[in-house]
Amino acid sequence: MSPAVTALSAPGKVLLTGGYLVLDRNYTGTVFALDARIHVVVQQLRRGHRRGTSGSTTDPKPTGLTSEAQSNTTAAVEDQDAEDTVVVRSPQFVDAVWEYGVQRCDNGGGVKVVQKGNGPKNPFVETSLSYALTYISYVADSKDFGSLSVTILADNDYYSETATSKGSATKGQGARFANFGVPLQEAHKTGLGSSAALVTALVSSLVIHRTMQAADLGAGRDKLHNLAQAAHCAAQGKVGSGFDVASAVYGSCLYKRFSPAILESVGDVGSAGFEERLFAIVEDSDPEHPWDTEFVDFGMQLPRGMQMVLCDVECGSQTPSMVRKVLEWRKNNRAEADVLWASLQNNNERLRQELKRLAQNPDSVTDNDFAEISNFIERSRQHLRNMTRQTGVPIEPKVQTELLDRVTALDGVIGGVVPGAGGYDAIALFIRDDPTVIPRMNELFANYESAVEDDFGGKIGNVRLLGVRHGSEGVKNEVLGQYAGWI
Ligand SMILES: Nc1ncnc2c1ncn2[C@@H]1O[C@H](COP(=O)(O)OP(=O)(O)OP(=O)(O)O)[C@@H](O)[C@H]1O
Ligand SMILES: C[C@@](O)(CCOP(=O)(O)O)CC(=O)O
Repeated sequence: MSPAVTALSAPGKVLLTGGYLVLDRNYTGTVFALDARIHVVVQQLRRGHRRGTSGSTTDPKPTGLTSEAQSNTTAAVEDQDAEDTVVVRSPQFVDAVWEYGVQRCDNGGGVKVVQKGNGPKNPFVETSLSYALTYISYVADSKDFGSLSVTILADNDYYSETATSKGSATKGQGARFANFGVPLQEAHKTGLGSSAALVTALVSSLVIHRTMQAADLGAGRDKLHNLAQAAHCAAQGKVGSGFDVASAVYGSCLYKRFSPAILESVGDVGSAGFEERLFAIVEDSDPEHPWDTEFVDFGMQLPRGMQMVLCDVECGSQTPSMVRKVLEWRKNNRAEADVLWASLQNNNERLRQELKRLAQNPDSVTDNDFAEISNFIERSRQHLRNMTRQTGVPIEPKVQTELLDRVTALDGVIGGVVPGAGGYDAIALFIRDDPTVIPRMNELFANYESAVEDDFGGKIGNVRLLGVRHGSEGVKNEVLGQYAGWI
């Protein structure tokens, strides 16, 4: 019997180095997991014994009941001729409720959730539900889920502040999770990988809830990774490198991507044979397409005396179109691209090795050692600026160059980059873990105004130090106490 409530969380990410390169298996990316996490709480509404497929009339509110109270409710609803429903809420946002009916598809097409009502869609939630329920029903050889209530809670740094979230912080309410007071579509994301953390936490919590125990999380990690990658790719409508899902599952690591062919033939939920194809992907049982992702050093730490911080610039980027343009340029300028890719890979690798050496030999950390880190970061940035010029894509646009240079000039700041795809997302900085550094940065940001004209017409807004730090840990079980007032 599944427990009444299951709670898990998965971390956000920063791709410190390897943006664009990591899309190609010949190169790697260094990804740091963050301590900003997305939490998912799954509650069983009633133990469903499906009697039909007519529309649900059941109150979708979570009961928050003990298992005993729940089985009483079960008895009360068992006779109802109602389809199972899944109600997903993101209570930090206005009207963020998605209600789905659960449909069993013929010919091995799996389990598909179908949104009720005409509200905005959430493809990441919808696809994760369909994928997880398909896998669960195939493994358990049962299509009985009962109705489920799912609550999503995101650490605040995933989104820029809003008037409401600022207010609730100053009044000391909702200390851990802010109320943003706006619809999710209006929240500005800071680029920490909310969708990958969400998909990972969501599919993991459903699979754990229905087919495993919380204690199985460690052993089930590879399968959860494969399922989350499949769901995230389907929801995005493209096969990315998957570094964000990988770090959400395993934590910080050096990442080499999987061969895209592994996920290319899964097909759509509902198509004949979908459940078997998905099962083979999750269980890694297709001899023609074995999972070939490579991780090195997962859980890697920063050197003693060093910290990573992020600064939101209240702007945001269009990653998919940037990726398209860079890949197009690479295709048409292969020789130049190969030189640039090789220089970046080489320098990125030296930076990673130096970070690792210092992390493993804390006694050898001296001021001078961080100077090496500074040099490698500067060199990576030079290559990224070349890439910006050559591709015509704002990977390190001028307003970000200016900001990075001005922060790096502060005493105690080791260096920084525009991580991932670059652009106008939050910047990542390595700083000395010394209490004087943050106040110096805040002083610079308090009246920060860009003095350059951007080469791509971009404009950064308020610069704000986020509270998020390096986290290193992947998906994990959570205790319920921290969600008081939200579930
Ligand atoms: N708190 C949340 N509740 C429900 N859905 C969410 C939540 N946060 C994010 N999402 C889903 O994730 C989508 C944002 O994902 P997207 O991949 O565009 O950005 P990201 O992963 O945060 O950033 P990036 O890819 O730049 O790192 C939202 O449109 C929504 O569907
Ligand atoms: C450009 C790319 O290599 C990194 C994108 O990173 P981010 O979403 O900007 O953190 C794309 C990918 O790896 O899927």
